[in-house]
Amino acid sequence: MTELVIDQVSRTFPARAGHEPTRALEPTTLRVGNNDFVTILGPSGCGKSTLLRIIAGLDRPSSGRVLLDGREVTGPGADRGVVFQSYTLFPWLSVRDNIAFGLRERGVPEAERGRIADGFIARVGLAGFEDHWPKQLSGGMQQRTAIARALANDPKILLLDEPFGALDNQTRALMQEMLLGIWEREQKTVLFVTHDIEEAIFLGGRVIVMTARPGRIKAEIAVDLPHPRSYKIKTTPEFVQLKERLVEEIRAEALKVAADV
Ligand SMILES: Nc1ncnc2c1ncn2[C@@H]1O[C@H](COP(=O)(O)OP(=O)(O)OP(=O)(O)O)[C@@H](O)[C@H]1O
Repeated sequence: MTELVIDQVSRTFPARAGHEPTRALEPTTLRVGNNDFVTILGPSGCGKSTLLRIIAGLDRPSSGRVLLDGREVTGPGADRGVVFQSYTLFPWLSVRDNIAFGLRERGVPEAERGRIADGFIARVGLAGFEDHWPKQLSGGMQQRTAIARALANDPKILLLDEPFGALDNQTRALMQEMLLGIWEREQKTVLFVTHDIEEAIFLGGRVIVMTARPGRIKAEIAVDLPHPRSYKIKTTPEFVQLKERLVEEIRAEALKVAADV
């Protein structure tokens, strides 16, 4: 049973010469329960990545703390699988070896590593590409590999920071379906950051809306759409209604950002 508790976490970046300190995140409290799929939606610069980096242990909060299963997060760890927007595969390793990397670090024997990696290669739809190098892959295939690499370590929670942000719309839609399909079949605890409203609704069981910088949680909206969800759900009245509500919430924040610059 996984439980992530974000307890009054804030972050202020120190001032650089001639500049004020940057308050990126107001004290933020959020609980992600076992097998939840929570999406965080907010305008550009509202501190979404900052929050995710703190949960990943790549940055430290200025106040508050993050607890994963009751233990305070103080640095990176294999219990959290992280996927970023930018492609982060090891260029000198094949698809299979990228996916098996964490298993090798943990001393899993070679035959078992290969078996586990091949299972995830099939799940993310990369069969036939296991011996390719990252540079031979499209952006979508690189992100499939990155997701498989994160899942192969069997983390307690998957942390995704705009993982499909650099992809074209068609590829992005296919990737959403792939990820949701894995979650529906296997259940995982997922925290997914995006600024795409449709993506937040389609994937999430709950959408957390953040304000413009300094970010804080403005609204929490339950997505009571049934599973399994197909892309066709995006045109149903229920989906469109949720989308309209979120468009209003986000528009108000985007206007604040525009007024600031
Ligand atoms: N290391 C840093 N030093 C100083 N300021 C930073 C640092 N990292 C982020 N910031 C600032 O903190 C604010 C929040 O940034 P963050 O990347 O968390 O936002 P975001 O919501 O993820 O934005 P986007 O959707 O554009 O990626 C921004 O104003 C950013 O410039």
